[in-house]
Amino acid sequence: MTRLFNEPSAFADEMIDGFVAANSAQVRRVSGGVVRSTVSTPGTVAVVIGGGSGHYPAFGGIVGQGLAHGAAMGNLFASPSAQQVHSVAAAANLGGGVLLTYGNYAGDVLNFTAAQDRLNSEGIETRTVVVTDDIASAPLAEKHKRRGIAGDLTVFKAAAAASEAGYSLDEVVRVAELANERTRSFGVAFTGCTLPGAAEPLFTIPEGRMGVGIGIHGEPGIDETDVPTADGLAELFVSTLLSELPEGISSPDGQRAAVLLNGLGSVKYEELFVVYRRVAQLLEEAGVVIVEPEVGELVTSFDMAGASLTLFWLGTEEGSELERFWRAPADTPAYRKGSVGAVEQAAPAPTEALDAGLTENIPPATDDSRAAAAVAAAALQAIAEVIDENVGELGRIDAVAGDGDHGIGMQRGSRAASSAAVELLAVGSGARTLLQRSGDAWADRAGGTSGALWGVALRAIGDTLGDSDAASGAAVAAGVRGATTGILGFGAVVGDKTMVDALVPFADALEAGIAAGRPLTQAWADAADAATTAAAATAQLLPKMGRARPHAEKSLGTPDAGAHSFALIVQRIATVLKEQDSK
Ligand SMILES: Nc1ncnc2c1ncn2[C@@H]1O[C@H](COP(=O)(O)OP(=O)(O)O)[C@@H](O)[C@H]1O
Ligand SMILES: O=C(COP(=O)(O)O)[C@@H](O)CO
Repeated sequence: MTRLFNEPSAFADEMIDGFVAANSAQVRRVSGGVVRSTVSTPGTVAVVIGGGSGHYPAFGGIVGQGLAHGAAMGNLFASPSAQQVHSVAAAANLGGGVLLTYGNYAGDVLNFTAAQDRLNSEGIETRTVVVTDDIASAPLAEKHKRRGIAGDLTVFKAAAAASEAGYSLDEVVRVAELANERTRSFGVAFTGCTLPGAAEPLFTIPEGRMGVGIGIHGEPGIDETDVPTADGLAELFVSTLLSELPEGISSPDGQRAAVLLNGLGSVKYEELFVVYRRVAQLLEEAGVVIVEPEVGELVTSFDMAGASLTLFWLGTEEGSELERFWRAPADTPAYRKGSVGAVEQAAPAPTEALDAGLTENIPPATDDSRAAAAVAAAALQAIAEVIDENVGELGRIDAVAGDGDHGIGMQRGSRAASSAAVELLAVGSGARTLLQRSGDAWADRAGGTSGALWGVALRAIGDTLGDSDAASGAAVAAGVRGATTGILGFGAVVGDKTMVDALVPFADALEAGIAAGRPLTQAWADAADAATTAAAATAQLLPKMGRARPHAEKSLGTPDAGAHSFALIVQRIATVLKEQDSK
């Protein structure tokens, strides 16, 4: 239970304010997250990490000398937006290129990749290494699909130490990839967690039972057993991790390894030490030489009760490159090791100036386009309303096989887009400007997968409508087609159990209706019906994309959350169009 909060939607922001106030010797706030407040070596690689909030010390807590240069800090359990990642990376950049490194979650991949593209296009050479240490989340043959959990720390630490050693971007990437390949984790949980203001836990585990392999957002695990003894848990952890040694390591005997026993939020340190006692015995019996172990909270999940074990295989040679980097000093709010020596406070950089104001530099627009912008603003308001009405249901659907945040993510995004639209309409924006900037506001405030998708969709529709012409049926259908193409660019196809399953039939039906000469309102209403039918039919599909994929079978019988919200939205816009017609 999370008891101390003000307005739940302000929790992440207020948490970051307090965190920075308490740790100004190491971090300072920038748009989108935090960067080091101390001077880093010019010309070196900036290691930029990030993810959803609610996992402290991941991610802001491990920014500082010897560790990350900056962290993009998203909303609770939702990836930061591309805009957040971009502005943190721009502020952290030291001129030697940027490494983006983060846990492998759909929303993070979408948003960090968009930020990487933008940084590269601006001449800031940027590369990515995603962390995939959670061996329960996909089989070894699909290691690239695994999630990142407490093994984040070993990869971030190795990359950052390589940067401190003056390695080039290519070399830092090589080290980070090697560290990821050598890092394996396995976790369990005894209770779910409750986000601030939520009446119910995000997920539950029956009393006395243990979810084996469960993810840090409650993603379904691979088994459920009775809660074992501390020694029993240590045995499960060690035997599971020793059964999957990284490539090139045929036996644990003689291998050196960093060992991390991570508490997920409400397991006491004392309990962890009892478990660790047996973990160390078992590893030593297997011939493993333990190097600078960590027992404590490294990647948490709010008040979730659970733990994970991570092994970071350093090789047989004492003082190997990975071992030196693991042992290198660090000084961050939550993680300190050795001495980083004297550090100098940095002067604040003008990061905030990177973000243009919402209503600044509004391009000229015709009256026709302003009229279209007014309809778009009404539609965005209606979207925010229909999401508000369904926020709980969308979360429930998403929780069946995902992380349960679809409702709150859509709510944050649609509210932000709707209020941006009001402001943009008041300063005379045309349809393109209003939809593009409202779409950016949606993506930026929501973060996560759906934020990125809806940001792209609104931007594409705005691009087609422009700031001059009236919004004809053909132009709207072409805009929806553009949005569809943009979203398909994220890789899902019809049948993958995503929003695409409702979007494609919607776009097809809208185009066909307009081509058949039906007025926009009628064609839209018919297309919305097609989307509703298609969204309901996703209940029979198995997911192939996103967070729901690893435990596909759990979602049979439940529709896809993103397809369902899409259908609700286009139905509500059908009503808005009818109302506009009758004015
Ligand atoms: N590649 C993709 N293309 C289109 N839609 C996707 C894709 N991946 C996931 N989705 C949609 O995103 C929805 C989840 O959105 P959201 O709750 O924001 O996700 P997350 O919690 O992973 O950030 C899914 O229900 C699905 O409809
Ligand atoms: O939840 C997180 C990001 O993943 P999404 O796919 O956006 O939900 C975050 O907590 C881990 O970075």
